[in-house]
Amino acid sequence: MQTIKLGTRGSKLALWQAYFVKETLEAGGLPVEIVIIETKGDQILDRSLSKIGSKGVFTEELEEKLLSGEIHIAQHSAKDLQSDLGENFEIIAFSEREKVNDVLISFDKSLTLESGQPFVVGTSSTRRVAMLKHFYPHIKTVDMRGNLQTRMGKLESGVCDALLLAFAGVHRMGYEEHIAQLITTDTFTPAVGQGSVAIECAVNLDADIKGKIRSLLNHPHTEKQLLAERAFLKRLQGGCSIPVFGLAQYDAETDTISMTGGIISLDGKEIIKEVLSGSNPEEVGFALADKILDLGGGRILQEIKANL
Ligand SMILES: NCc1[nH]cc(CCC(=O)O)c1CC(=O)O
Repeated sequence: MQTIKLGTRGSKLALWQAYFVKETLEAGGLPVEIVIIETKGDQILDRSLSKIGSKGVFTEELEEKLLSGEIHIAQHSAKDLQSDLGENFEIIAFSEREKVNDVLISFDKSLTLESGQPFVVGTSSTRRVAMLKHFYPHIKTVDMRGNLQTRMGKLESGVCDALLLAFAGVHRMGYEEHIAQLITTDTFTPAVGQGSVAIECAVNLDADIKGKIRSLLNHPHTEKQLLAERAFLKRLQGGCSIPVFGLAQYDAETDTISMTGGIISLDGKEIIKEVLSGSNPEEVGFALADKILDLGGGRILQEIKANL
């Protein structure tokens, strides 16, 4: 079979994910060549993502090469992939999701958010900053962009006492020994898509290739969750700099999706969070978003967009 050209960003996390995709496809008889592509999000490190413009910061250059045919597929952390792909692109696979939780990373393993002891957390995620303000107001935050290695370096040099990161990335980069606390998803609902790798392609990619890749990489249970979560995000038009959160669970026995999702104001003062279930993932996601918008989420969203 023809060699599949897989586009990826060049960060260590992105490359880990690319090699995971390559190994999975090659085990199924599909040879893969990895093509590293730099994106705006990788180049501009001195401005917050919300200032660069959240849409496609990490994906635009990859999509250009999908269209030109220089690459057949691209891999992304599902949570970094914008919810509206337009008519030229589609997702053909979501890898099996890892533990979705955020974790507290520190060289002081005794740190916990609940202890009441004040300390400084490095994060640039508006969701994490707002959630900390809401649930743990004694915690201070410092803005911190850059890849996981850069952030670990800043933690080591004392810029902050701890980092708040997705378990998935920490696991993939081998930083698990520095996990001080696994944060419960009951309070800290993760970002939409956290923990899964998504495979994107141009809609006109050969159907046989699409089918083969999908059969080797797609995890149907995860896909149900992600379809609900991405529909939710799409209806809220939340880019990655909007503090929207969502987590869908799928019960295969009853074929039911149950999704928790919401939005939090940047200052953490207002949080709107609801739960909804149903059998069609996208309908659940859209309906939950409508409910959040009705309950005041629309106003919070407007305030946030005016602020960024
Ligand atoms: N926003 C950056 C990003 N994109 C994906 C991951 C981790 C891997 C994943 O969630 O799939 C991370 C790091 C983090 O948020 O801690």
